[in-house]
Order: sequence, then structure tokens, then C-alpha cells
Amino acid sequence: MKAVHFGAGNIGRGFVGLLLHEGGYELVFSDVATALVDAINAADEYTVHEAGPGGRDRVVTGFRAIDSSADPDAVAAEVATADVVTTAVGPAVLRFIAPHIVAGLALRDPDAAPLQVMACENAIGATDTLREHMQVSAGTGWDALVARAVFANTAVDRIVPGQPEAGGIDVTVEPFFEWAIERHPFGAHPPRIPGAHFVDDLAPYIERKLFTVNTGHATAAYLGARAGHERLSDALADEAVAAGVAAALEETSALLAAKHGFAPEDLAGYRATILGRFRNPVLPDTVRRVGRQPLRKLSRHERFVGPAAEAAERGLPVDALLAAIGAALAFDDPEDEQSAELRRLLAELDAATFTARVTGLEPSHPLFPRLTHTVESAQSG
Ligand SMILES: NC(=O)c1ccc[n+]([C@@H]2O[C@H](COP(=O)([O-])OP(=O)(O)OC[C@H]3O[C@@H](n4cnc5c(N)ncnc54)[C@H](O)[C@@H]3O)[C@@H](O)[C@H]2O)c1
Ligand SMILES: O=P(O)(O)OC[C@@H](O)[C@@H](O)[C@H](O)[C@H](O)CO
Repeated sequence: MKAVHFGAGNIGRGFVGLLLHEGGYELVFSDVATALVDAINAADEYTVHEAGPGGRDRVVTGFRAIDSSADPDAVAAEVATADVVTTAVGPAVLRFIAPHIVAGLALRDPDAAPLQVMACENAIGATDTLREHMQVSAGTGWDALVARAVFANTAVDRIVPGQPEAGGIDVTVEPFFEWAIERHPFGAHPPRIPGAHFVDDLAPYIERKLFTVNTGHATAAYLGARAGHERLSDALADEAVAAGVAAALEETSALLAAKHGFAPEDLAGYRATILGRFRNPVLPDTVRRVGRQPLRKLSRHERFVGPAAEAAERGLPVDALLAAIGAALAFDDPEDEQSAELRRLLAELDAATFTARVTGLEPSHPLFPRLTHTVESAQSG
């Protein structure tokens, strides 16, 4: 069995690659970072260090890597004979991966079992998005190729911080992980991924994850950055930050209970587990990594505006989410392109134009005036 994984970064090596290896797949990483590709090819094994209670070291073997910008034909050839393709590249990069998978499908034996495609990004329907990019890339050839693959959306959860260069290709991660995958696309032949669980309806899982883990994480990062903290665990140790995170998650939990029928006590337990994960003092995570790409995080269906808009539609409270958005608007990391763009847009646009452009919220939406007010406050303060 063979898996091609696009994106050999933190979650690629520290989670997706690890579980595919443990499932028995030969692993082919594809990345565009030449030095990383070279380092992977120079190694016979790497270690995933699980930092925190219950964690242990896990060794990954049986892998190689291809630089997809230098050798796209090699990537296509690997995809053609793979059983599984996964991605962890960031939602905006999926459009660049799509042509490689299409090229692989074009080379694939039409009688082979369908390629199992799963995008493992922090985004709702990321595999659907990848499939749409593939359809565009294939053009009129799509009808002939689409039967050679099946597509499943997934929700992946494991905190994998940025890694120090001195660590080579080893990865330090938290011990916790969860990987939920849509069941129906695979019929009787799901991929073999130990610890993953297959579900009939992914929507409650991905929304619970994105609107709890990622809403809480980003709230901690933005409130923490504004309070001068660098480490995520230090931000959580700040009572004011922790209170802001707890309040934002009370609001998203109320939405998740109303929308998906989760029991409030189960959501309270889920929140407590997650806050414990954020507080992990031996996980070297930073507010810069967690706050990265704030424009993506402020977009319409993402971790803040997504739940706040739906909560507002239902008449549920959104004050703490708006406070978190206010902190996001203050995020200033000159090395993060989106942070710099955010600062430029805040300086140049009026509040209503900024709100519409950055959040994608319709001006007629009940949240729009409150969001605009939050933007005005950020601009004046
Ligand atoms: N790190 C986490 O805790 C975590 C957890 C769950 C999900 N995720 C999601 O996984 C994705 C990746 O996150 P990460 O933290 O691993 O980021 P990362 O920056 O560590 O890794 C991304 C990798 O993708 C590579 N890449 C960029 N463009 C590429 C291309 N065109 N083709 C192939 N590879 C390309 C980069 O070189 C990099 O190695 C994101 O969507 C993120 O939200 C991350
Ligand atoms: O990867 P992002 O930028 O969408 O979000 C940053 C973190 O919140 C995220 O990577 C978490 O560590 C991860 O989603 C935990 O499962």
C-alpha cells in the first residue's frame, strides 16, 4: 500500500504521515521546500516526540520525498500507483496541488481501485474544495478521470507547533489526536488508518473542532499577543486571556448545541480537554503560529465569523466572539504577509468596506453592524 502526502510540514510529518505509516502505507511526501525534501531523503527514519502526559516517542520509517516544483512528473507517477493521497498544505495551496493529482489520475490504470483522496486542512469541506480545483484543472478531461478517485472530507486535530531547525525532520507534537473521516465515499474499503474514526456525517465533527479548538486557540493567540505573551501556554496562564477564551467558547458551544444537538455537558467536557491541551507547558507553541494568516481566520466561514454569524442569526450571544475579533484586528506580526495586509486595509478602508471585504459578511446580515462597530473601535484605538 502506498500513500502520497502533499505538505511535509508540521502536521504532515507529525500526524498524517505518522498515522499512514502506522497503518502500513509506504509514504511519499511531496513538498516545494527543497531543503526539507533533501533532509527527508537523507534520513532513514524520523521520530515524533509526543510532549506531555502519556506521550511517547514514535518512529516513522519507509518514506521518501519529491520536490513537486522540480519534478512534477515523478509526483504524477507516484500518484498514479498510490492507494491514498492526503494533503496538509493550507487551504489556499490546494489549488496548486490539484494539477499534480489530476496528472496522476491521467496516468492511472482505469481498472485500479479508486485513489482515496483526503485533504487534512483546518477548513470546512477542504476535500470538496480540492476536488473542485481538480475539476477546473482537468477541464474537459474530468469526466474520464473522476471515476478513478473517491473523495472524503476529514477533520484532523493534533497541535503541532513550529519545529526548531536544529531538530532536523523530527517533530514534537502533543499526545492528543483525533481524525474523523467521512465513511460513505469508501464503501467497503476504507483506508487503513489506526485511530481514525469514520463517520456518516462529518459536519458536526468539523464544526465542533473548528469552532472550539480553533476558535479557542485563535482567541488565546490574539488576546495573548495583545497582552504581550509569546508562548500560547503563557497566554492561557493569564487570567484575563483565559476568561476571554472561556467566554468565546461558551458562545460557540451554545451554537453547536443548538445546531447539531450536542449535549451541553459533553461540550463542557470537550472544552475542558481542549483548554488543558492549550495549557500544555512542555509544548513550545506560540501566539505567532496560532495567529498566523489572520485574514484567512477572519473570513466568512472560518473560526470567528462563521460561528458568530450563525449565533447572531439564532439570537444567541456573540459579545465574546466580537471581543476576540477585536483582538485579531490588533494582531501585528510584520513577518506574516496577511498581518501586514490586515494593517494596511484597516488604515485605508472605512469600517463598513473593511468588514464586507475581509469577513465576506453581507451588509444585510444581523451581525454586520456589530462587526462594523468592532472594526471602527480597532481603527480608532
Ligand atoms: N500544525 C497544526 O497543529 C495543525 C493541526 C491540524 C491541521 N493543521 C492544518 O494543516 C495544514 C498545514 O499546517 P502545518 O502546521 O503543517 O503547516 P506547515 O507550514 O508546517 O506545513 C505546510 C507544508 O506545506 C508545504 N507546501 C507549501 N506549498 C506547497 C505545495 N504547493 N506543494 C506541496 N507542499 C507545499 C510547505 O513547504 C510546508 O512544508 C494547514 O491547513 C493547517 O491548518 C495544522
Ligand atoms: O493551522 P491554522 O492556522 O488554521 O490554525 C492554527 C492552530 O490553531 C492549528 O494549527 C491547531 O494547532 C490545530 O488545528 C490543532 O488541531
